[in-house]
Amino acid sequence: MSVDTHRETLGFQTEVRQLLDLMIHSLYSNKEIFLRELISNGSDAADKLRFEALTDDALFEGDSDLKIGVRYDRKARTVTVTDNGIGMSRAEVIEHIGTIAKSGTREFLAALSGDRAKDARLIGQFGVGFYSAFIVADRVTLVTRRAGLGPEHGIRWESDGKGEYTVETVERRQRGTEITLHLKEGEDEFLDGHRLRAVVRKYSDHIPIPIVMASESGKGEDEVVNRASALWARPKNEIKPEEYEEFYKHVAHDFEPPLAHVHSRVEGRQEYISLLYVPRHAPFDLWERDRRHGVKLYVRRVFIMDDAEQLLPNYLRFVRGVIDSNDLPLNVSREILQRSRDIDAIRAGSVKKTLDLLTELAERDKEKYATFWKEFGRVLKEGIIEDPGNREAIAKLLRFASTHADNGSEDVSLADYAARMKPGQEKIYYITADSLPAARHSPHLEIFRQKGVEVLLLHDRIDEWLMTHLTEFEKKPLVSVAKGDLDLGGLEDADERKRHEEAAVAHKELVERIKRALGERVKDVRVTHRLTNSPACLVVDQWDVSVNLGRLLKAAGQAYPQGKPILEVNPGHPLVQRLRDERAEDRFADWSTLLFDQASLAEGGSLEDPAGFVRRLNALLLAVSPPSSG
Ligand SMILES: Nc1ncnc2c1ncn2[C@@H]1O[C@H](COP(=O)(O)OP(=O)(O)OP(=O)(O)O)[C@@H](O)[C@H]1O
Repeated sequence: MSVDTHRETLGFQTEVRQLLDLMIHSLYSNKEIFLRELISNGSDAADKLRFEALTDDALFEGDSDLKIGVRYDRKARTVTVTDNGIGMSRAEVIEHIGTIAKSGTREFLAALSGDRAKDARLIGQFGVGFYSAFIVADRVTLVTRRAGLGPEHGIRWESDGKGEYTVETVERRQRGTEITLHLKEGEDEFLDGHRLRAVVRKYSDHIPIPIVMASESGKGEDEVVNRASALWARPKNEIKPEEYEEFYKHVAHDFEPPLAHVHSRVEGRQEYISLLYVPRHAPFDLWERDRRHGVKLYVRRVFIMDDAEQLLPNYLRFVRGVIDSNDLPLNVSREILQRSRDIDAIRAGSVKKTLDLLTELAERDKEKYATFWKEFGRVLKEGIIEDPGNREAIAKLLRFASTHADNGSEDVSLADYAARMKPGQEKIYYITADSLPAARHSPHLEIFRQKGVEVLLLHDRIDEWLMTHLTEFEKKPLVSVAKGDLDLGGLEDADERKRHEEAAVAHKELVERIKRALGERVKDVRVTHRLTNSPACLVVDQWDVSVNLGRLLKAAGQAYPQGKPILEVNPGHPLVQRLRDERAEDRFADWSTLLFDQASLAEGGSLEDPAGFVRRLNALLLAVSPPSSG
């Protein structure tokens, strides 16, 4: 096999170029973090080597003492970070260092506003990693060799961060990666051992392998600058909040501190340590299937894998951190994890820890919980469907908008609702619609508003599915105000019920006529109890697919059992009264159709025959308004 030693000049992917530019400007005020990012990568590289060496000891090449080095050269004006981790092949360098293989990159760039502080936050969220070197350097040289490849497979990569980079194959005895930053004019503060040490201790103390620097004594000896032990294995009371925070930034590749964390050591039949964090912001790829950076699995301090899906269910995919098992074998694979009882126990325990953490956050810090809900509420809702065993705990964590404050903010819990229920109210009422305004202004709410009964306003796509799985809360049934026969139970007195019955009898003929006129379009027509202001509304039978869900399924191109709606009419409304008096059958049919169509529109639905609707509406307008003589 011939070795490709040629030197080639390649262009950065457009996105990289844009990102580099923005990053350098917006992160400049926090420039020292370049060191944290490079050390973090070195530590990941060491983890990867240790893991691969589990099955191939030769990869260590006789040197299993994994460490990171930081040094500087005042004359050459360089800072160099080295590691003896996994290293990279030529293809890997080109793939990882020249491109951003992240989904959502374009969306991310589009989200940038030009406002420096805001963009810095976004860029931090996105993760800049290696590229942060260009904040302080105008030239970066990376020399690396992949563990297991011969010394002739060394790679030298160099760039000024402007648009192009070169790669060439070089001889390199030492496995791992060495990154040299040629500092920009004015960045000489980093050519100082004290300054570098302070930065390392501030951000990288938790890195579990030694970070080595030459001692300042001038005698040429090395010293370890960080604590070099796995943070999660230390006793909780000895870990400072800043340490938890920096460790989070490392495992989650996040620039922002987390919202909350839970650290626990489980002993007994299963022994493991978990340190789980809830981020402050949703990552850009939260909705992507192949996202990365979840919870890392360690076995007795040895890194095993990133993002092991088996450790937490999908609806907790926003959680970051580590789980370190004492019981799993070191050679555990994804396949083994799938059928491991040990993992089942760890997973169940970790879910409980996470839900407890969120419950505590919701009780202790409403503002933080609101942040959490805004970022991850939609994901958590999936848990109601995905995890029946924890449904009750998850239900308590849900937040909804409601007619109580009626300001659209999603901050009402089911417990809040239950505490506000009226005397005689047995059910929790909700409405689903495809937008908040549609929910809020739905005619179905009229009677509830009149009686001062709170209704939850659900307008997320997932809410329809959610509610098919969430049928009760603390023994109180959850019912849609747009489904079934409205049974207000104890909210209605005998008088009202009697009036309903009388109305049904009194308007029997009208109802029958409308039913005949609408024919196949409706399942039934009846006199409403829900409307006070609107002439008509559509409802579906208790067990039929709701009008809103039907619309979603149709939009998704799915076939579903099409339950026909029931038209409810309000005989107190002048339009309906006018209709009752109409003797001409064809006009009666037209106006019945109009009533049906507008009820559908009020629901946020679309019409089958919009032109017909307009024609009928115009005819009606002409018929009811006498020609003006002005
Ligand atoms: N010291 C290193 N040794 C081996 N591989 C490295 C090293 N530094 C970077 N890499 C490779 O380059 C990739 C990109 O690194 P970079 O720091 O840009 O992003 P990241 O660490 O993957 O994620 P993020 O951008 O979220 O921090 C890494 O995922 C890794 O594969």
